[in-house]
Amino acid sequence: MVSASAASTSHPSELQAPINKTAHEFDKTTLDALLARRFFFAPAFEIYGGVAGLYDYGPTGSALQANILDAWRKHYIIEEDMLELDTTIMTLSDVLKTSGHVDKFADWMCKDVQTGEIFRADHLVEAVLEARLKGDKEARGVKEEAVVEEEGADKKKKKKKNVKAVAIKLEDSAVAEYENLLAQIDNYTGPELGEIIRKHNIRNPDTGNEVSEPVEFNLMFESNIGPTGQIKGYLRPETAQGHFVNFARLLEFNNGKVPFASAQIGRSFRNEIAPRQGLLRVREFTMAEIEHYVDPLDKKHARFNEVKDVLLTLLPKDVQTEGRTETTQMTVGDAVAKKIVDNETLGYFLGRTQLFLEKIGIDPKRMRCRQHMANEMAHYAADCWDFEIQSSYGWIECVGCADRSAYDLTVHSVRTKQPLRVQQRLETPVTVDKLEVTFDAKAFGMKFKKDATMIKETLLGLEKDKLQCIKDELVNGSSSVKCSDGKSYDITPDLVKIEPITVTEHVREFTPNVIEPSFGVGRILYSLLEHSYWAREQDKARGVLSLPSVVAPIKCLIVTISQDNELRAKIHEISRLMRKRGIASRVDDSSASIGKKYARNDELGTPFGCTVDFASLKNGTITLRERDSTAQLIGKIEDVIDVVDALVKGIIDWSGASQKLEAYSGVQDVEE
Ligand SMILES: Nc1ncnc2c1ncn2[C@@H]1O[C@H](COP(=O)(O)OP(=O)(O)OP(=O)(O)O)[C@@H](O)[C@H]1O
Repeated sequence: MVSASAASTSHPSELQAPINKTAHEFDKTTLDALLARRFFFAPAFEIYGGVAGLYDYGPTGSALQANILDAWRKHYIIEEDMLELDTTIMTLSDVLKTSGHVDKFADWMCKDVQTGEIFRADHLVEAVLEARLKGDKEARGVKEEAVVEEEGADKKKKKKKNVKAVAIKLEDSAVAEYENLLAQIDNYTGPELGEIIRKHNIRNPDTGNEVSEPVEFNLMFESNIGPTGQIKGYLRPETAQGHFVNFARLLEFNNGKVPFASAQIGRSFRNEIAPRQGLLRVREFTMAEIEHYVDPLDKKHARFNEVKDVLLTLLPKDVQTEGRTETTQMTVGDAVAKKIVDNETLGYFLGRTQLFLEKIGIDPKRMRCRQHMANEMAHYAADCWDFEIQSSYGWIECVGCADRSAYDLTVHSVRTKQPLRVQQRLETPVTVDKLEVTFDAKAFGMKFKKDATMIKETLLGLEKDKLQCIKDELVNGSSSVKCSDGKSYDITPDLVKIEPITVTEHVREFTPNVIEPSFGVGRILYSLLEHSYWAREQDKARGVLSLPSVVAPIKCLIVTISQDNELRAKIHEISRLMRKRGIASRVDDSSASIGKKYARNDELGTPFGCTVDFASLKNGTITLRERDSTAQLIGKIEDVIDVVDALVKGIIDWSGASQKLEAYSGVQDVEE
């Protein structure tokens, strides 16, 4: 046996064995088995048969999520001095009525006309058309081009389980039409999906039965607050409204100035129609949301320079509208300069989000920013980009980044009559040309009755350009006002007058615009697990999760080479020292072989391992192993702990560690 003290002194770089983690090695069945075995997550209420779309996280999944959230808090809240919130999940129905969720937060659903089986209409169309295209390729003997694409398409078939690809050749025009429909699948309304279903004879793939016309299904869970049932509430479908209703306090906290941002991490609930993709589409999930409030006339960002060179993979809307999906690599700076991304602040958050996702271990090659197409984007939004991550389920939105303009604060302000606006004292007063709105109060009240106040306030809250349009239409006899209840009300010149006036202003008042990055934590966590999973050449059945140490549930494994009592005491001593430094470590003093102990921890994604042997007793040394390369270093216990601490904090990397400790290529000393 080579003793630990007789360590090899090969160059550190030689210890970094090349690691081959290409996509074709990915095997979802073994990953799923690993995630279940190591209790990352499992169906909730499993012993009662479970409920679709509800999952519990186990010790490893919880720790991984906590570490992702900790990294998120540091990356955004601490780094950018954001104002953190923790608002209630149970939300007053009035709030969600005003935001538009009660009327509009719905997906299109259709039913098998005979069995009653429910489908999300866009997902059904997507699955059936994809299967037909795949069948066409098979019939033509065309091989899928990219390995990664092949995986994605293949597993997508699994997700929509019964949509089997049947090898049938399609007309060329049908192939082009299907590809075009698929590229815009997020763009269709319910009636449009109904038309596609009829035109292309889309049926329940399991039964071959026809499906009904798509109908809207609201995704919110409704509840009552208090015993009388008079106060209606909903479990929130996003955390954002909790930010907006607290805007006045937040603004005051920030000394009345914009820009600033609020941030919140919390649970959200959506009664998804058909939750079929594991953690990717669930009914209860953790979100992390930022609302950044900015002057509508100045969307520059003070720290834009820090991200202008970050490289993004962009899929702009005009490419998708042409039915294509190819992406372009571009820096944030160029994307904003070329007006592909609407403004600096939105670009800033795209850059910061790219950096965050890379930092926690998402593969940049399997990440893209897809711009929303016109119909997909809310009518008030100025621009919207989704960070999509590719996994075996295909490209999935994991973070939405939207410029929501002044919509949210305006509607809440109109409804509550609270001025959710910023007042900026002007150094020199300015004369401003405005449009003044006056009403024939009696006639207006008679015509609109209980809706009169809402319509009046909507008109008074409109920006000048919108008012000008209404004024121009009134000249021709009538116009209409769209209100927060989603309805349009017709107005005529006898009820409303809009006249130009000139005023001298000492204060500028405006409603801030909101840029919102919204993160779905479960989707990111699952994608990360797929991206970090691989298997060693010599042991395909046992996987490795190459989680970066910043998010790994446990940072360091501590093991002994034998069951000797003195050695066992030593590992507990080392564990105590690590705990003192706040390093999440785990002792494995079982009788399993050292190889097995490491293999178990490879599956947990533990990046480092310390091994104690008899040399530790003689010389006070231990070895340190790196998970991916299995390279080892040796040093005094205190030095190794210092190095582990620095590695975990990201102060040094493995080559930095190799400069502080000696290389070790021996086998541990098992005899005294
Ligand atoms: N049912 C869900 N399960 C898990 N995460 C979700 C779910 N719905 C949304 N999210 C996450 O919340 C983020 C923000 O929500 P947003 O309202 O933008 O999603 P969405 O556009 O409704 O998503 P989708 O179109 O996939 O239903 C998404 O980027 C996603 O990561």
